[in-house]
Amino acid sequence: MTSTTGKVIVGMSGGVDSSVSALLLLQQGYHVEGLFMKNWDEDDGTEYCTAKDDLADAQAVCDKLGIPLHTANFAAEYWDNVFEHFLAEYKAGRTPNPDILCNREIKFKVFIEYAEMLGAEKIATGHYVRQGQVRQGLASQGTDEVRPRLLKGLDPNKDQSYFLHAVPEAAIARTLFPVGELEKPAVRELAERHDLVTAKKKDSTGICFIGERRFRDFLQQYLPAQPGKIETPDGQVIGEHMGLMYYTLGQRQGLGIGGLADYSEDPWYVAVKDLERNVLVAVQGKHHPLLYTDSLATEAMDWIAGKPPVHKGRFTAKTRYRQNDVPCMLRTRDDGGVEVHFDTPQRAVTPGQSLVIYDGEICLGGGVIRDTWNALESIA
Ligand SMILES: Nc1ncnc2c1ncn2[C@@H]1O[C@H](COP(=O)(O)OP(=O)(O)OP(=O)(O)O)[C@@H](O)[C@H]1O
Repeated sequence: MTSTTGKVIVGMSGGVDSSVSALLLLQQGYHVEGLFMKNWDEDDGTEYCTAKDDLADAQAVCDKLGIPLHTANFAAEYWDNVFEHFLAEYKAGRTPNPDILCNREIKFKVFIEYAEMLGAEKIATGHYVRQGQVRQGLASQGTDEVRPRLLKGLDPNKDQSYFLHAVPEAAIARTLFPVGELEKPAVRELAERHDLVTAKKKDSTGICFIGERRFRDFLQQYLPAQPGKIETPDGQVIGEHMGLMYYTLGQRQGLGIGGLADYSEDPWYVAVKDLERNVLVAVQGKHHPLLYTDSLATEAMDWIAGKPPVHKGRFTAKTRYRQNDVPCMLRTRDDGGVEVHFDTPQRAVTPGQSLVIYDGEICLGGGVIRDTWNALESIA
């Protein structure tokens, strides 16, 4: 194991992954301190209040490991740079992924600046990703340099590169990802062996820093619901929706449609959110062609290396977390976005979610999905 005296600030969430990250860095000889961030002010009238418990767990782990725990509140930055965008996306009829923005704007920006203030050159998180390096440029021209790369985590069930694709190269270079080289069961085992209180804590779900809440109630506090009609693709009205923002493409549950005289008993799925008319279009059958996407276009991409890959053409992509990579053709556009054509049509590709591009194990970057086309249409 390498021995170093460098100071590292570990983002301590009160979960098992960051607990074990701190442990591993101590074992590797780093000078480790923890930081618990509170980025959401919870007096918002709901009964959900997990930050207090999480802080207590983070403190217990730091006490056990004998390291100091700092606390910081970046709620203002979170509101301005993550949450307002999140609401704007819902308002625009899309389904955003705030954790991606949170990583770029908070965990790998404000956190790094704060760590610098504490005298640390590096931060560490419990994300399941790895770091690689490539040589770029030509030695003969003196432009030869080693550049960092974001790689998928070793545990394919836990890989979190999807959420980190918008983090720039310079921030990746300043971060250590100790559990990225491990599989989750090994992480829990280490926590148990070292008697860390988080060993058996269940994985966090919900939006980072906001946590698990009844999503509909939560959103309604910020955006007024606009009920409207549910229609079939040929315009028959078959029900009422509670507000387009509450529905996700491909969703089956919660439509309240059934027992219609002219239709079979097959379940209905959300196929289109028509924002202009405030209409939800539903189709019958999990594999209805309207649920499938052949091609898509994104907003401007965040390339980890700051620019698109040098070689063009075939890559793999994910259009949502926990999806197998799918082979695709990639074409860059002048507006900074890309167009992607999938080898096989993809189900329930959702505007507002992100397309993330991979070259083997390397995560190259990604962008928010803007438009999708299915086999019945083509890119204009
Ligand atoms: N409140 C927080 N304060 C400081 N760092 C945090 C906080 N929440 C998350 N992090 C950092 O971001 C990493 C990934 O967060 P995520 O919410 O995805 O949790 P996770 O994968 O369940 O990890 P953990 O088991 O550590 O909670 C954490 O491991 C931690 O390093």
